[in-house]
Amino acid sequence: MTEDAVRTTIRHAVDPATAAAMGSAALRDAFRIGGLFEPGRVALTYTHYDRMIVGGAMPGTAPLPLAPIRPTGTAAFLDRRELIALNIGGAGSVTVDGTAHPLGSRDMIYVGRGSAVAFASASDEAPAKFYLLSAPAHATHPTRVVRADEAARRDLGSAETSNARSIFHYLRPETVTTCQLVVGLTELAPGSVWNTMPAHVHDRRMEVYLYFDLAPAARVFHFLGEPAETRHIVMANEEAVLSPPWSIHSGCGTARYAFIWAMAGDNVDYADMDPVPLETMR
Ligand SMILES: O=C[C@H](O)[C@@H](O)CC(=O)C(=O)O
Ligand SMILES: [Zn+2]
Repeated sequence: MTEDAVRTTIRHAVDPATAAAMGSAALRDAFRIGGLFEPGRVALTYTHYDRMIVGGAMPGTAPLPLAPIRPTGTAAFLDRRELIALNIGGAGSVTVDGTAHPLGSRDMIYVGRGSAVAFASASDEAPAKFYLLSAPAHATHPTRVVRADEAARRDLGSAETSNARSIFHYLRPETVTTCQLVVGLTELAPGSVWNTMPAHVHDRRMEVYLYFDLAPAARVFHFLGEPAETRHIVMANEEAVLSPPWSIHSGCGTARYAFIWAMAGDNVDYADMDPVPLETMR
C-alpha cells in the first residue's frame, strides 16, 4: 500500500442563509463530491453533517485496507464507527476481520463497529467500485451481507409524471440493525427522470446521494436548498451530493439513472419525512 492510498478531505456544514447566497461554483465546492473511484485508492470525504463519511474504494486484486484516518482520532477506522460498502462495479470482495465476503454488482455489506476492513477486486480488467458510507456508532451490530435481490423493493411514481422508479431498501431496521445508517438504491425506469418530487425534508437526518448508471454525456439537475429557496447543481455519473438536514434533495435527469441514498442522524425511521407541498416551493 502506498502512503497516499487513503485520501481524506473535510466538508464543513453550511447553514441555509450562506447556501442561499452561493453561486454555482461555491455550491459545487460545498455540496458535490467527485473523484470517488480512483484506481488503487480509498477516497474519503469526512463531513460535518452528522459526521457522515462518504467515500469510494476502487481496489486492484491485492487487498486495499481501510486505514485509520486523522479526522476520527481513533487507532482504527471503525473503532467508534459503522460502515457500509455497496458495490457498483465488477466483482470483488470485502474482507472483515479476516473473512472475505464476495460481493457482486449491487451487493452490499454492513460492517459493525470495531472490525478491520480491506477491499479487493476479482480482476484488474473489471474492478469493483465500493461506495462507502460510515457514521459514528454507539454499539456493535453484526456484520451482514445484503444481496441486491434481498433488498426490499417498492415501486413508486408513474410514467405520466416522469418518475416511475423502484426503491431497493437495503438497510432497514426490520432486517439489519444499525446505529445510524439507513441506505437504499433507487432505479429510474426508462423514460423516467424525476426523483423525489414532491420533495421532503427531514431535519432529524442528513442525506447523501450518489448518482450512477448515468450515460457519460447525460446529467442530473439536482435540487437542494430550503423549500422556498432552491438551487441546483449539475451532476455527472458517479458523483455524490450532500443534503444538509434543512434541505430538499430531488433531481431531474436528461436521461434515466440510478442513485444510492443514505442517511444518518437521530433516528432510522425511513418514513419520518416532512413532505413539502409543491405550491410552497420557490
Ligand atoms: O429520505 C429518503 C430519500 O430521500 C429517498 O429514499 C428518496 C428516493 O429514493 C426517491 O424518492 O426516489
Ligand atoms: Zn430524504
